[in-house]
Amino acid sequence: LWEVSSASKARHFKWEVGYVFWSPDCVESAVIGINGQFPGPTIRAKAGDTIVVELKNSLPTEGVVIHWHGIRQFGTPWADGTASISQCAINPDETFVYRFKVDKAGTHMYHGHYGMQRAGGLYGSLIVEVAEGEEEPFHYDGEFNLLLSDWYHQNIFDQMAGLSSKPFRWIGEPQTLLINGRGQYNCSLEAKMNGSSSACDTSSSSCDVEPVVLPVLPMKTYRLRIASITSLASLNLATGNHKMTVVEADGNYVKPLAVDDMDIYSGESYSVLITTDQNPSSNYWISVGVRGRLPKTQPALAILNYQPNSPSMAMSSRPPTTPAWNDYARSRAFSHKIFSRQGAPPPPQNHHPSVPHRQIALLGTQTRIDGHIRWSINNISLVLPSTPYLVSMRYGLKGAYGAATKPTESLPRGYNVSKPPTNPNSTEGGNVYRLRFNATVDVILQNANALADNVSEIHPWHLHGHDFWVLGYGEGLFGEKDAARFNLKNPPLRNTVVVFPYGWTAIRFVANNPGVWAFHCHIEPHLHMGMGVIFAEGIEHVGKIPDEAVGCGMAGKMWMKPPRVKH
Ligand SMILES: O=C1O[C@H]([C@@H](O)CO)C(O)=C1O
Repeated sequence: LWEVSSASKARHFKWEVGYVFWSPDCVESAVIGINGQFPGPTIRAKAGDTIVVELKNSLPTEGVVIHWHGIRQFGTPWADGTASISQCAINPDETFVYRFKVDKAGTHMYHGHYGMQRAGGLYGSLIVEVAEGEEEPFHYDGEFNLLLSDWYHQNIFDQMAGLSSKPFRWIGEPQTLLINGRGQYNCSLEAKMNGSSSACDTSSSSCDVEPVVLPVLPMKTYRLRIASITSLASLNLATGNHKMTVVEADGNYVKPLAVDDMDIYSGESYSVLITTDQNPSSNYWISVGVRGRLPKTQPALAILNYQPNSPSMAMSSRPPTTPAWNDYARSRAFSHKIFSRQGAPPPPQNHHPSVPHRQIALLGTQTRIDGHIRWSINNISLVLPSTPYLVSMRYGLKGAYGAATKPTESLPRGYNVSKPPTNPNSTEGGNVYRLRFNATVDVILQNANALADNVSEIHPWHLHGHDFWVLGYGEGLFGEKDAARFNLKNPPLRNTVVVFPYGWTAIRFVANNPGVWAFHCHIEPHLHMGMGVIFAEGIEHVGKIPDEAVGCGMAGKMWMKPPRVKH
């Protein structure tokens, strides 16, 4: 399955993860870097290549893993980089070799998947170009990569302590939005560019308020690869006078869609094409603003720099404004307009178009356990076991993950999604759904009111190991009649999808990838508070798990053999 064909090649990387002092937004703190860099180095490969990352953990007291977000890991489920799910965390001073194939072109990312290390800065871009001799189904003259993130001044240990405290201490909104790891805290880049000397506090010597600059030539077409790896924020990117045409979402081609601005949720990636058809004597702003939560964070700005203008010349126009944070109608309209590109195979439809092999409904609610605030799915809040699921299932260690308790998979009849839960108490669990190998699975993600009255939040859900078709969205409680309205003709294939407040989102995938796969809200604090489930399929087809992935929890103890004593 993972033989390297003659045209493709192995790309080797040697990485060391460690704390580095960094000033992502002019405020210095310890950030998790790779080879001394934040964000981590960009990986570029071609479809069919094998990526080999030799990862050394130089964090002094923490384990680490890296998840290759968007890569399906066919045949290599142990390389998915999820602590307690696909592998044991790599201990300090130890090295783990990630070896996996990137089978198709796409704009992806990688990031930590242990504790809240992603929010601590452990992330970067992973870009897969089409295979040698192949062509993208659209033309462009050049490309830029925009990795979007949000940044907190409170370190992740304080954040995690707050989330598990009684009373609960919420992390709040991020201080700064970053583009390619750079942002400006408490600083009006716009005012600074227009010559106001008091616009930014540049007293910190390590401060670099320079914006991200995209140098372009007039009358050319550029591909912007845009990915969001935010901890919390939902984003909107606006290009003002330049129309964008969306052509790729999460590594899959989509029906070209022309827009002035676009929403991007954490875990999503897009490619858009822009044509530099504006007056070439000016430069232009690109704005990135917050959606879905009352923003307390300034928009991030980048500059479209028409050559040969100086990148620092005064701007002749204001930055485009992103839509109002709570204009959900606009967000829905955007999501509803993403379709697969013509010619993409439709989802399997089995006997009857609306009858899948299995339907799993997941009701996400905010709940309490012993007074601690948690997020729960069907009233179970995900707590990961000490033995990785992949290991315990492959070796039949049933006691290791609560195999006896099966989570439910239907919605409580008549559940009132517009009110806080009547039973706000939940329990902890391993939340494993075992799927029949090759089954077609529909998942209904149901949103509801949180603990406080009149609050329901956005949750972007990310599936590991698969792409899925987005069959539809709706408001209120999902009902069987809604399945008749599923889009089975041209639903987009994605790996991350948003669930809107008080609404539902339906997806379909084929359980054809032997392994154990996380499916979770991509908001870092929400996952940390239990908002996820585990899908397991085709375990009998999983090959030999590398020894380095196995030595923890129950497996670690069982593998220990006492030395033979000579008498
Ligand atoms: O998980 C969350 O907790 C807070 C709030 O619901 C309780 O303080 C919030 O905004 C979240 O997204």
